[in-house]
Amino acid sequence: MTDTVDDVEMPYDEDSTSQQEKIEVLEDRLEILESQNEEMRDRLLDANAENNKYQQKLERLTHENKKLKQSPLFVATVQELTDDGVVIKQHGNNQEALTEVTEEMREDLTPDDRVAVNNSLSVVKRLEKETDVRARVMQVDHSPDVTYEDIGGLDDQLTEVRETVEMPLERPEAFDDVGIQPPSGVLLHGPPGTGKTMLAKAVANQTDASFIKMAGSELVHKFIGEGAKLVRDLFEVARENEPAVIFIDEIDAIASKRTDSKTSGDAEVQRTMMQLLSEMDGFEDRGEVRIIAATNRFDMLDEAILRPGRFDRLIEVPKPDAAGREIIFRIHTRKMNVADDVDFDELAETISDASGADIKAICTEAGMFAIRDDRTEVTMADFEDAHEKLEQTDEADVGDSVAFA
Ligand SMILES: Nc1ncnc2c1ncn2[C@@H]1O[C@H](COP(=O)(O)OP(=O)(O)OP(=O)(O)O)[C@@H](O)[C@H]1O
Repeated sequence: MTDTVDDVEMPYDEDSTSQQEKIEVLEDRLEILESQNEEMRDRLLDANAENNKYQQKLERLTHENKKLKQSPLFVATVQELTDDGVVIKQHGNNQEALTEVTEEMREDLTPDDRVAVNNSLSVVKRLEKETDVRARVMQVDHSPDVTYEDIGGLDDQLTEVRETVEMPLERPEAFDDVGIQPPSGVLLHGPPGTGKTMLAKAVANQTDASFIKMAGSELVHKFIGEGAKLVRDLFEVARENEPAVIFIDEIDAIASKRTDSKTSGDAEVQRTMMQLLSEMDGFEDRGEVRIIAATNRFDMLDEAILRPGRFDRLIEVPKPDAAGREIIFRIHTRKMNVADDVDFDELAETISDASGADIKAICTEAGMFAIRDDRTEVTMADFEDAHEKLEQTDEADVGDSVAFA
């Protein structure tokens, strides 16, 4: 049986007293270290708890910030910057309110600035000037230079547009005599770059009307009432510029089928669309203003916009067939110095599935090939190379593909 530690007799040592003292000192030190350790651990726990508290606070603020951004915002104008805060006047009810802003925000603001405020009237951000928004959203062209001769392969569409837009502007009495209302709006639908904008511009040119273009996507603002106000402005500008053709591009951005989602953004889009519908409905005495809208997403449109009395002529503008492509090639090479070997018929056959915009791009690129070669004549090979080059660029640009077969 082995002895336990207690049973073992330690040899007598003269220094045992001093060793005992050393042990005691070390034990004291150990005790101090242990208590320090404990203190550190407590502090660490406190720090962790503090950290957690800050983390939670940060999460709450981030959430609130997000909510602030999502909740409906209203438009107001800065009246005055006072020592007590910023005086704003709300649009719509014209009520003034005093609100506090951060130092940073305050430095950014001057009287007459438009700002977005939330439900509790806190300034969330400064907005672009109204005139800037209008200029960005609305383009007024008093004399568009596109003519019917510039449009290829869309004879039927052209006839329909002329009947519905040009006739009521040029011969309103013809409708009065027969006793019918002229069609109110025309909706052009089809793939991108097929000539929808051109059709609208050409008809405005033919009737000496101003061409007022507005992009639906630009109307979709997050601020309550802003899109609707821009729609009102659009019709007002049109009346001021009679005769006028209003062209609303990308109408799907404000007139898509209602979704189930109830976000404030969707509500604002709805309001913008309702304003458009009410402008169109209350447009009986429309005078010399016609409306043409365009979309690449016909399938997305809300039925409300297609109800009779609104856009009651729906005109499909497809990609051109071979004969159309040939005409478009001829249109875009009218001013080009084209070599005798260029065979547009053959080009139109080989470059299938191209839109008018694609054909225009091929013509310009073919011209660039000639310039790079120091030639003044554009050859068949230039057109073929241009087609190949654009096809390759297109394949690389997967997101925005325009496929040539
Ligand atoms: N049918 C066509 N005849 C002649 N040129 C055309 C035709 N279609 C398109 N183009 C050329 O393509 C350019 C773009 O066409 P346009 O802006 O009219 O297309 P869009 O259908 O309105 O396109 P998006 O739907 O993308 O707005 C025109 O400026 C013109 O040079």
